[in-house]
Amino acid sequence: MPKPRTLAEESLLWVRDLQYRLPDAPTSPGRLLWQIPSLEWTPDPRRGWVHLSGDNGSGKTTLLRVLAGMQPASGGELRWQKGAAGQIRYLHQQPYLFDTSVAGNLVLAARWQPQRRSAGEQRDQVEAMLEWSGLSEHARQPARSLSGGERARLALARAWLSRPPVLLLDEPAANLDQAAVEQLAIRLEQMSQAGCAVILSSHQDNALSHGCTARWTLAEVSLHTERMPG
Ligand SMILES: Nc1ncnc2c1ncn2[C@@H]1O[C@H](COP(=O)(O)OP(=O)(O)OP(=O)(O)O)[C@@H](O)[C@H]1O
Repeated sequence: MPKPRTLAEESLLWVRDLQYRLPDAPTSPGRLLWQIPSLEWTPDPRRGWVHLSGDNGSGKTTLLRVLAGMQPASGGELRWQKGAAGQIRYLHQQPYLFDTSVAGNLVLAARWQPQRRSAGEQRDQVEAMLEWSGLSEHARQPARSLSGGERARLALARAWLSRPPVLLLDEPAANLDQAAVEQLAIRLEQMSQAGCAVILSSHQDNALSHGCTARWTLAEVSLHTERMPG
């Protein structure tokens, strides 16, 4: 008899009756920001990302933070596949950079990653991420002196260094010009081809919306999902 398929084999993300209510007076349940009766998501293998959109204030950041486990939902259930649970990385719209050099930020990420790496491997990872992000020339520069676009690249490289299975990006295109958004789309493509499941929020129509394989839209307190053809 075939073994019954377990939840973990079914989907990367599994959600039932998840909802978020805004904090309110202790006696009142608070205004419902969004509710998701049912959602099961497994990205197409090595292809594209989820584009999460919605009007300002619709709750995109809150949803990403709940998915990342950084904020509790008001109710419902949320489960990540066993191999991904505990390894979900969330990247803030204005990521915090450590007050050290560009390379120093990557060195710290290499040192604190979940997997153990030798000193030589960590050095290789830092070199590879400097090159991947196009920041090799800036390696010794203080991270705080980078431009907005360069800061965003460093933050992404720092998150990607440890190859998390899931990456949640909050408005990664904010403050980027069109060329930088197109470069970001290329990097995201590489990440998804390497097996990383990406959900990113954006309220703009740009290279990030064109490269997605699914669109999730928050509207009227609900999440509407649509799979892109192809
Ligand atoms: N702790 C809180 N207390 C009260 N209201 C909150 C709290 N956190 C979030 N909100 C409200 O929840 C709503 C959704 O916020 P959220 O940042 O998730 O939206 P968003 O879709 O990401 O918005 P934007 O596109 O403007 O970044 C906003 O109206 C916000 O003011």
